Amino acid sequence: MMDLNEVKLEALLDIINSSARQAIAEYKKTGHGVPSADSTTFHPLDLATDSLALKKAIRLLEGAYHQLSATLAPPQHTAFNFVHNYNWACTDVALRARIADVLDRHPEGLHVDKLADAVNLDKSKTARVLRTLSLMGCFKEVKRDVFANTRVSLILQSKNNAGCHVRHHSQDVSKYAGVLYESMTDLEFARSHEVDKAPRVFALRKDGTEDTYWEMIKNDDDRRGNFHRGMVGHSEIVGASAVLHHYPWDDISSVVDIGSSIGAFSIPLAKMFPHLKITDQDLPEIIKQAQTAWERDAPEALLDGHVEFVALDFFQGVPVAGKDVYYLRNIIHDWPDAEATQILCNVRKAMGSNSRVLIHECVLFHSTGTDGLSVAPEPMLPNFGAGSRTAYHQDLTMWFSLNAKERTVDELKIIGQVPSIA
Ligand SMILES: C[S@@+](CC[C@H](N)C(=O)[O-])C[C@H]1O[C@@H](n2cnc3c(N)ncnc32)[C@H](O)[C@@H]1O
Repeated sequence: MMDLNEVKLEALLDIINSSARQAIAEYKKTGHGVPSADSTTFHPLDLATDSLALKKAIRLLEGAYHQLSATLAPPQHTAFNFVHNYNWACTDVALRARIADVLDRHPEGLHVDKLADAVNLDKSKTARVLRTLSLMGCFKEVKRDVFANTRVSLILQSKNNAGCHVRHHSQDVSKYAGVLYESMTDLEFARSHEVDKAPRVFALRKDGTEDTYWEMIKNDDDRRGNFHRGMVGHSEIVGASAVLHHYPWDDISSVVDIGSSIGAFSIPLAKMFPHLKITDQDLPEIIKQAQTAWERDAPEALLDGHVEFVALDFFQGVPVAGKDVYYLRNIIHDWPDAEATQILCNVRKAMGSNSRVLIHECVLFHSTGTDGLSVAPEPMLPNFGAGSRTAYHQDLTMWFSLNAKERTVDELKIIGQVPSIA
């Protein structure tokens, strides 16, 4: 006879089993079988990042196996694992030294002596970094001291947009996270929710850097290029293109992408719905970068005049008026409530009687309640526990970088009740 605790463990095992089978079925639907952990090429489904069914299966799988392992492992082990984790630092080395680019030319593997020479790093230190990442399926040691790429390390190639987003975190956000406690106990920063009191500002102040977050990105060519390519990558990471399948785009004729970056949303939108008239709006320097990206990635959309680029500072000005949809993705989460409200006030001034505003953000929900969103099966936490880590860690990224946040549905509703006069 099983006691209640054992029943719960069995239920977690069932969830792991069924969610893994669901993921396997999604891969098999493509007709290309299932991926292999040490494959050196992407599976076709790796490139179709808008598969919600796969994401839902992985959310269950990750939530259930972390809960199972935290239940069965000694708590000392679990707690130490929280911090004894340098995957981010090793990944940062691999990214910045472009190790995956070099290995791409050696599909059978390259001896670490030659690899380290090619990227100008110490041989034994490079081997230790790669061996640590190999534990997680990122790179593989095909024979002693010979390393090759895997489907995970391919993401770290310099041509990969998701890799740019990874690098933004490993290189920059990690520094802000490193001063979290100090920023929470400093007299000036501790209780402030102002943008200029974010942990980022605390971390960079000792270097004499006073640029705002957006100035910092604008003023550094490498960082600007990486950040905006990284936004395309972010869309792949979280499967944000699913919105292309879940809104009646056929029924409208014009869309303004506010804070468009280089078109991470609007380029796929134009390709899938060529009838749409699209306006990209962002800061002037970024709008220039967006034009270049469209010329490269969607020149056909530029030929028929269906796309326009209009610079906008959404605190100072009003978007192009009278369009059907005003779309803001990953914009509201960059700002504390007062600034978020101000942006929406300005959007409201541009809206006609039939215009709609679409706010596309990840949504937090409490571990005790679900705000009407989908609920994980018991005995998982209703919010899927570790299966929701991307959203909760993204919330922290927003805090560390900008003193901003991800929001619950109720918090978004409050922000959406914009007064008509700003
Ligand atoms: C997190 S990115 C989101 C980009 C894009 N919407 C996406 O989801 O990929 C935020 C965008 O807001 C833009 N932005 C920041 N401050 C702005 C301002 N004052 N006026 C207009 N755009 C701004 C940035 O340049 C950046 O492209």
